[in-house]
Amino acid sequence: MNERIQLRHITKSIGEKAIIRDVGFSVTRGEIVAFLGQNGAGKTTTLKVAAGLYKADQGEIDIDGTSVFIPDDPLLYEELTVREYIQMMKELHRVNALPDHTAFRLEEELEKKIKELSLGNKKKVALYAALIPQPNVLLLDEFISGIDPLNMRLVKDLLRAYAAEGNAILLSTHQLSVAQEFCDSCVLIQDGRILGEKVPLKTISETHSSLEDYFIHMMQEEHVHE
Ligand SMILES: Nc1ncnc2c1ncn2[C@@H]1O[C@H](COP(=O)(O)OP(=O)(O)OP(=O)(O)O)[C@@H](O)[C@H]1O
Repeated sequence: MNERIQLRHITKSIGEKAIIRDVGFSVTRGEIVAFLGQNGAGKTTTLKVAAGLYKADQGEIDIDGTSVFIPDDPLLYEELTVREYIQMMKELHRVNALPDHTAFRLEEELEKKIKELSLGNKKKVALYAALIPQPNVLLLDEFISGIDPLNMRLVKDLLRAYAAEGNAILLSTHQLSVAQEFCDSCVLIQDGRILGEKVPLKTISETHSSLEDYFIHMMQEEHVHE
């Protein structure tokens, strides 16, 4: 099976409110998919359903392997040092070996408390910790924001290498320029519904001057049809 993530006809209400409706798309091995939509469109809710944190009212979720969800504000046990946190996650997941942390350039942060870290370093620690149980799928909510350009390059390289091993990444973001140069394809959500099909970013670059242009075009089209 080539698909790592398959969502079919997912519907989720919270209270009386229908948050996502008939959501369906897939992410294949090796693929990084940007999940795009305006504030409140339903990205986080979809990611939480895919992660099993929310139970869908209807529909099917297939994850080939295991997944880890990183929320936009990852809970990282602020009082622990990075080394202690990593050790805790190692014990929690009962793994013998840890991923190599040199590529994350975390050496100088290991003895710092998590609460002392910059946002970018917190995100790197969250990503490192997410990889400890060796998941096949990463579900990332607004992960690529608040990271400086040097760390962004590093994070992009790490995520690309992770995907190249046959894993899949679904990431929500408002950073369209970053998504454009580093994701493989995109899925748009508007008001809880998927707009169109998953589209390769290569195709978008042939028809639109930027992902931002495509995004705005699609959102305006949707308004016209409302
Ligand atoms: N626990 C909840 N109770 C009630 N409404 C909720 C709850 N969680 C989300 N919503 C509503 O569901 C809708 C979709 O929210 P969601 O967080 O999934 O959107 P999003 O696309 O991730 O937005 P953003 O880009 O702002 O993070 C919003 O209208 C939000 O107010």
